[in-house]
Parts: sequence; structure tokens; C-alpha cells
Amino acid sequence: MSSSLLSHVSYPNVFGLCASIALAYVVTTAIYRLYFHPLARFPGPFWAKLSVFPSWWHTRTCDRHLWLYSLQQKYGPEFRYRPDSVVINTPTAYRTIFGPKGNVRKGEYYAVWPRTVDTVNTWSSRSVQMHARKRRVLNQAFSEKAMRSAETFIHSNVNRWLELFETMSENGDWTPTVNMADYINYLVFDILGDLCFGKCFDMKEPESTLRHIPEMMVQFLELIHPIGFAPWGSFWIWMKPRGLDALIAKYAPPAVKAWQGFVEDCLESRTKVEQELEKNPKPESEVRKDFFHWLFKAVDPETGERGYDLNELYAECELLIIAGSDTTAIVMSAMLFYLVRFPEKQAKLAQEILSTFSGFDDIKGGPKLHSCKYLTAFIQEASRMTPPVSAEPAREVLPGGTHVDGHYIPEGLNLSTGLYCLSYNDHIFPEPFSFRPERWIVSEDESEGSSAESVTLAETGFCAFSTGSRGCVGKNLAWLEMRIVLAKLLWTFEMKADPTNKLGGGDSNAREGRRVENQYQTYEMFVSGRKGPMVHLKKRLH
Ligand code: HEM
Repeated sequence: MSSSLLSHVSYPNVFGLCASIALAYVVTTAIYRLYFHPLARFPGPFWAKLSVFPSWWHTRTCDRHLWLYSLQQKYGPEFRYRPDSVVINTPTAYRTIFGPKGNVRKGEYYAVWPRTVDTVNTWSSRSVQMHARKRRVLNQAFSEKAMRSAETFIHSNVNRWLELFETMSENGDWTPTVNMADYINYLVFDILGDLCFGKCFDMKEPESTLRHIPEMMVQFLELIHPIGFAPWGSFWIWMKPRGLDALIAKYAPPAVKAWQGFVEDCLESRTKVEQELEKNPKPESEVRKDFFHWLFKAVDPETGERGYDLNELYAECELLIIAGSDTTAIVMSAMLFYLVRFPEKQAKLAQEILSTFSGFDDIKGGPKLHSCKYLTAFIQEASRMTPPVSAEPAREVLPGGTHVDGHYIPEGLNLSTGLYCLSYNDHIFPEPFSFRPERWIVSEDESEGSSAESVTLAETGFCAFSTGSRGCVGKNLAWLEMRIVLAKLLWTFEMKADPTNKLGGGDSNAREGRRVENQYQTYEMFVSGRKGPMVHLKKRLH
């Protein structure tokens, strides 16, 4: 009986049945996503509501920030850009989502980053409890006391960096053209090497053999970032502890293995120094007070136990170098771009620095540096126009859902703010593509500043460092570093753009989103790739 039934089921019939089931699944999923999904009321592109492909595609072209901005121009500040994700690009939404009322945790995207489950760090931890513990300890490396000791390492590196530019110029004339994106990378890595690994990398030295490291990091970001948004991203994450991590470790490119070996060697020798110090304490003045020192000694203030075990300590130090280098280098490259594109703003800033400080060595952290209003405004405007994390830091709604700008978003869906979108929202920042440090300064004179209301509004929309419990832990260090670099650079040099090479700017013939010539261009890969500017420097006569 059964064999006679089977004899009626031909292969074409089985194939047809499977195809019909698959088609029915696709059609019902599409109808659900378009009309019945909890996010169905949000506007957005048809294909992006149906599938994650458009969003993923723009990770491949490194322009997700521009894609999201183009959607904002079309649909307004609230839109759906993936079947399960919306962004709301207003100051109120930004503060609710990222602030204490957000009821969100980091999205699944972050799970692609850790090398293994044991190397989850403060930034990549998705669990709210795990993050809170790690962050309590990490905060100790950024206390006021720790920042004071960090400043020593900033100065020693910046001073040497400036000295090297001097050697490039003959007879005090203009230097040959310098690609500032590269030189800023070297500086920032050297500072962080000193702070995190107890060893300056000396990348700024012309004979350095480590100058390939920033490029290696870019390759790593370009590889991993798209996976986090890919249609197979969840499968990848599921596979990680099931053999994928081991496979990747085995077949990692030599450059990645070299980097990991380098990090481990630095950290092992630094650990020995601290362990020796525990056994044979030295006078305070002889102790090297870098991040490693503070984190090695750190105690969890809630439990009273040692803050990090050695694995965690290594993971955090590696995080700090990655999180602290590219981000700061992006904003500093943008600062340099705007300095040479707008000579009159450079002159105004130089005037402020020269009239505030009595000499090069007088430039240091403290009230004088903070009193430089134009310097602060200049850095803030460069950070607004070039937020290093330019797309949307993914957040997943927790049980109980969340209310944002009058919308209820249920558990499990993704909700965020596009940081580039908010930074170019013209209701908050009029003429968003104009570089105007004056938008951050209160003054009745329009050429000097803006009204108190518009400055307050701008402050509510300033999002480069993110905010709340997952906001940037290194914000104060970054500000200190950027202020010192810019002030010392302007004290020492005049700068001008290379007239033959406009690297870094937009181009009127480029694709939409990249046409503003005086806007510094970035390439999104979670943080932002960049090129140039090409700059000549000349020693300033005092
Ligand atoms: C201009 C400089 C910087 C900018 C604009 C910046 C921006 C940001 C942003 C937007 C986030 C949130 C990322 C997310 O939600 O995934 C973040 C987090 C973080 N930043 Fe920064 N950052 C800068 C410099 C630094 C520096 C110098 C350090 C340390 C050396 C640092 C360490 C971190 C860490 C550890 C986190 C993760 C915090 C957590 O999840 O609790 N950043 N930063």
C-alpha cells in the first residue's frame, strides 16, 4: 500500500511542494514585515523594510552614514532601515535611548567582535550586569588623578612629534607636503602605546618598523564590521563558540597574528614590572603611572575584590588602544583639514593660543587651556562634522519595551540614533555642512558667535562621544589630548594646504553625499576611515 503511494510521488512533485512552501513563507513574511510588524508604521525604503540586504550592502561600500543621511533627507528623522531596526535622529530620542531611561542593551552586532567568549571587554559586552562591573573598574583608569599622570605621556610624545616636523624643513622654510592622517595616526598610537602597554611604539620615528599597524587595524575593521550587519550575521555569532573562533585563530593572516603576539609580549613584560612592584614597592615618584598601572591595581568598589584578572586586563588594554586611537585620530585629522581649508579660522585660533600662553611649556591641562573658547569650539565643530562612530551604535530593546519620542518599541527590536544624521540635522545645526566653530560660542555679535538658545540647542544634539552608561569612557582624555596637540601645533607652526593635492575633501563630481568640497570625507567601518589632508608646515616666528 505505502509503496504504491510512494510510487505516485515523483521528484518534480517534491520539488514543486518545497518551492510552494518556500514561496508561501517568503510572501507571508513579506506581508507581515510590510503591514503587521510592530515597526510597520515607520517610513523607510521598501526593500529595507523587507530585508537586511540594503543595510548590509552599505557596510561593503563604507558609506552607511551617508545612506542613513539620505534616508533622513527623504523620510525625516525617524525611519526604518532594516526589518527589525529603526533610528530616531532627534536630541530627545538620542538622550532617551542612550540615557538611563533607554531600557536597551547593545545589539547583536557587538557579538561579532570578541576573539573568543573569554575576551569580551567593556565595549563589546552586551550583558548590562557584565558591562556595569567591567566599567566600574575601567573608570578608575580615567579618574582625575589618572588623567594627570596620563598628561606626561601626551606631552613627551607631542613634543617629539613636533620636533620631527622641524627636521623636515630646510632653513625654516615650508616642509614638503605631509599626509596628516598618517602622522596623526603615528602620534596617537604612540601615546596609547605608552599608556596601555607601558611602551611607546615610536611609530612617529622615521625608522619605525611598526607603521603598518594602523593599516592592519583598518583591514581588520573592514573584515569584521560587515559581518555584524550581514544576513548571516546571527549564524556567524552562533558558530563562534562552536569551532569558528578556533578556526579563525588558526588561519588568521600573519599580520593579525603578529599584532596579537606583539600585544601579548608588551603586556607580559608590563605585568612582570607591576608584580615586582607589589613585592618590592618603590617611591611613588618612580612608579610608571599608565593605564596598565591603574587597572592592575584596581579594586571593584562594590565587591572589594581585584578588578580584573589577567585575561580581562589584557582584553581591556587592547580595547583601549583600539577605541582610543582611531577615534581621536579621526577628529584630529578633521581638525587639520579645517585648519588649512579655512586660513582665517586658523589665524583666529593661533591668535587665541599666542595671546593666552606665555610659552610652549606653558601649554598644559588646566584652567588656561580650558579658557581658550575658540579652541574648544573648533574641536567641538570638527567632532560634530566628523563623528568617528558615524552610523548608528546598535541597541536592542530589553523586556518591557521602551517609549521614545511618542513611539512604543517592543522588546527584541533594534533602536538607535544615527550619529552623523543627528550631527547634520538642520533643525539643530543650521547650514550643517558649514564649518562654524562660532555655533558653539554665545555672543550677540554674529561674526563671533550665536544666540544662547541656539548654542543650548546645539549642545543637546552633540553626540560624537555618545552618552550614558555606554558613552565614551575616554572623553576627558581625548579632549585633553586634542586641546594639547592643537594648541602646541599652532604655537609652533603655521600650516597651509597643499595646493596640488586636495585629498580629504569632497568633490563636486563625486556621488551624492560626497560633493561638499570643504567637508572632510570619511569611510564608515564602525569607526571611520579617512585620507589626508596634505599639509605644509613652517616654523612660526615668535
Ligand atoms: C575624539 C575621540 C573619541 C570619540 C569621538 C569617541 C567616541 C566614542 C563613542 C561614540 C563611543 C560609544 C560606542 C558604542 O556605543 O559602541 C565610545 C565608547 C568608548 N570609548 Fe571612546 N571616543 C574617543 C576617544 C576615546 C579614547 C581616547 C578612549 C580611551 C583611551 C576611548 C575609549 C572608549 C571605550 C573603552 C568605550 C566603550 C565604553 C563602554 O561601552 O562602556 N575613547 N567612544
